[in-house]
Amino acid sequence: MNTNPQVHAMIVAAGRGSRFGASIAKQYLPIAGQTLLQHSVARLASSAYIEQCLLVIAANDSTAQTLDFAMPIQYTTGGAERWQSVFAGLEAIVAAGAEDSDLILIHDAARPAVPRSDIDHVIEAAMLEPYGAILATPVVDTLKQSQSSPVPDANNDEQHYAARTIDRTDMWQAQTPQVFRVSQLRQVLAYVAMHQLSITDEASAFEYLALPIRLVSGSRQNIKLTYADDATLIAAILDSQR
Ligand SMILES: Nc1ccn([C@@H]2O[C@H](COP(=O)(O)OP(=O)(O)OP(=O)(O)O)[C@@H](O)[C@H]2O)c(=O)n1
Ligand SMILES: C[C@](O)(CO)[C@H](O)COP(=O)(O)O
Repeated sequence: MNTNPQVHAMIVAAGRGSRFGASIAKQYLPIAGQTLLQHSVARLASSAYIEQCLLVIAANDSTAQTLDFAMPIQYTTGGAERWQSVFAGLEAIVAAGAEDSDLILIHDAARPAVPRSDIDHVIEAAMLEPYGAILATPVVDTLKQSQSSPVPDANNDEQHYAARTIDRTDMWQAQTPQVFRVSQLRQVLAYVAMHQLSITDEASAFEYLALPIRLVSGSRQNIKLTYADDATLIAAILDSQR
């Protein structure tokens, strides 16, 4: 196994940010002096393993190429689903000459506060794995599963009720970066496409094929900007990391 492979980095930034709900795409939200995307690129650039980055952007994105980034950037167009954006980025990296045994690192543009040490840890873990490794954090809250049908209240808003508590032992929340071997990721994403599976992270595709992906415990500061009120939290985290 190649334990000293080249690392090819991509950031997926082709989403619509529908849950964020703002007029501006969340990857271009200005926080602590630059956009979320620029922060995320700068974090990857801080790792000695990463010297350039592919940005996967929406077909109608007219913002990314007006920005300055902390390292050389290439671009490709994403897809309707996140995994399709990852697949498009993977094919672009393969077309640029990546070797089968190289590593491909996938990071969400929406996760600008990932510590450099976590980036290095997940890369170093993946170097020792046949398939890959991802950052994740153990679930610390009590997990509730709601009843399948919410009950409308007097204002016809949905009210959710707890149906059961899910045992949180051995439960993790996946983050990014997620790091895989190029050839294996191509194979599992082709499987996802062929079987029209719905996945929200690339590790899920490996799980469908019972291929082990290492969980690397990461910082709880590596949150994903999803809803509007995440912006205040991320701004505070970025400020604390200066
Ligand atoms: N078709 C997609 C969907 C998502 N992403 C990227 O994947 C990351 C994580 O996805 P998410 O937080 O869900 O972003 P959005 O899909 O934009 O948000 P929403 O689901 O609320 O629309 C983001 O950086 C987003 O830009 C992508 O590149 N292509
Ligand atoms: C990849 C990810 O960030 C891991 O938690 C998450 O699955 C992205 O999900 P989203 O619904 O595309 O934000």
